[in-house]
Amino acid sequence: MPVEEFVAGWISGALGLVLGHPFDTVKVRLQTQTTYQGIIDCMVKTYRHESLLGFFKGMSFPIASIAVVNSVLFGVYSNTLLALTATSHQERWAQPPSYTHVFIAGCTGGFVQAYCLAPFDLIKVRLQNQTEPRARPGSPPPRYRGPVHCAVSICREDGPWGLFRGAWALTLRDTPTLGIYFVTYEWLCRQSTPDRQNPGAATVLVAGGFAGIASWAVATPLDVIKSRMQMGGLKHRVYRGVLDCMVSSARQEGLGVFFRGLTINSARAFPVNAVTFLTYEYLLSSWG
Ligand SMILES: C[N+](C)(C)CCCC[C@H](N)C(=O)O
Repeated sequence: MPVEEFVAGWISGALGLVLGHPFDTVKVRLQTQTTYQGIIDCMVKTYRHESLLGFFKGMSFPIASIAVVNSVLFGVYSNTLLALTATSHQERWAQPPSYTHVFIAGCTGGFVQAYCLAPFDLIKVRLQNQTEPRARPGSPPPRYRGPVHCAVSICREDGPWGLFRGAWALTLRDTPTLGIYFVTYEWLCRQSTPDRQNPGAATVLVAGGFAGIASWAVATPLDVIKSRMQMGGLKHRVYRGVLDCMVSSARQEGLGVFFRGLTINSARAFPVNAVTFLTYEYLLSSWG
């Protein structure tokens, strides 16, 4: 099994992540809290209360973990495609796979990575939602002191399975939308590249950026549900399941609730995925 794809996925995921984390914090807060009027309001309040550091809460952990998850995604995707079409990454532009194969491989990658992502994503969301300013004498300490403390507390309170709270919503979010992600990327690259040639850097950046936007646009409704289920038991009520969370969120807040975070998700998705795909393609081509 070729391992370069896993390594390239790891490095490219880490670079994309740092770029996107401030957007991600604003998104999670908008989706799960009602104190903000919009993106700008949330940014201003976060900056005032918590300084620039507020935007980077919960990042140290994803940088290690999400990079691993990205490596699983790209590694499984590429190896599934290899199994389906018998073409390796090097030959892939010369002998392009069918979109059906790309979609199946993307969904497979999405499904497998969702389970690796679930505990890390849960911890990220819980830390991002702690809006207390940095420790000041006399102020109550935040519930979780950091990622490890957060993981240990969740295990203690809910058992080890507690770490998988929201995992089913995450799987539903990621399986089809990562299929869409790779299909969009392939399609855009092929549209702007002469037949059977490798796409140039600018094409990869733009195609990667739009692939990110397309997949996040479709994923946002389930992203809201996922984040809410992950917060269940803290500031939120505990939902009985994905359907219960959908119905009660829509009843209380209207259908617009499913699009919360869409603008910010798209603004984040372009740079993150442009850089992810560019790094990935660059690394693989330079390794031959
Ligand atoms: C499938 N869905 C849109 C949910 C996620 C796509 C993940 C791509 C990239 N790691 C990023 O964070 O943007």
